[in-house]
Amino acid sequence: MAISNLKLPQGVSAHAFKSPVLLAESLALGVAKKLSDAIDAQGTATLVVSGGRSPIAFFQHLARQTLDWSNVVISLADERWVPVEHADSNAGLIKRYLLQGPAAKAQFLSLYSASANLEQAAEQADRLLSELPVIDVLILGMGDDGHTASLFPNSPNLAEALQADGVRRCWPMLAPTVPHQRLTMSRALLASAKHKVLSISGQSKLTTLSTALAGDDVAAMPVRAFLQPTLEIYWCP
Ligand SMILES: O=C1O[C@H](COP(=O)(O)O)[C@@H](O)[C@H](O)[C@H]1O
Repeated sequence: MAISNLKLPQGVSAHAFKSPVLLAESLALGVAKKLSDAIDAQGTATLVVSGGRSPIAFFQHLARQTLDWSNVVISLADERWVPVEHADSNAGLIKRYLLQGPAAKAQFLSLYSASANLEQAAEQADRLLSELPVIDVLILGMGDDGHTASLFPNSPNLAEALQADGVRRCWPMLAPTVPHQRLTMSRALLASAKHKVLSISGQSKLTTLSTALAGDDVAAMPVRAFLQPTLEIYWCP
């Protein structure tokens, strides 16, 4: 299957690259330009990124871009409810690969807190996210089950987290296969981003995307909520 064979909704565009490095370079350049434009226009820029394994090269390339990093706010679309020192922490991933060199001057808003339980951690993150400026750039990933951020099919709270006009910014979620409780930005907050990118790699993700495009049950494949104008899809094998 090739991404050019997928029938994308009007207003959704796709960029295909021959390798993860080429994708990471191009995405980093594009994101840096949008952040720079936002700083020129409004003084600050806000970037929300995803975790997982695939964004590491993108973070490394983005950290090397010349930017007024002290005026950039960075947060996460989702987080595993583990301390930053844990190997599965998305905040830890960002600290190791993105907040390096000049990019360390960016302000990072972490979703994690050592609260008594996941629900209280989500409430705390929800309060913190009230300080998040309008999101200029959002980078989403996607799992093979069609989850994006930590909006997992069959998770408790999914229906509320997927409300298009919901006011709550952060929800507690459960991943079916990965042994960590999650915190996720809500669909409404994620969808409010000015520029949205879905960055995926591998043939299996293309198959998942193709399945998502063929149906409209958002709860079954939450990524469907974002397959709308003006999403840009970045893909490499
Ligand atoms: O668990 C997660 O998985 C998805 C996909 O990760 P990838 O490494 O396969 O690209 C990610 O978008 C999400 O933020 C993360 O928490």
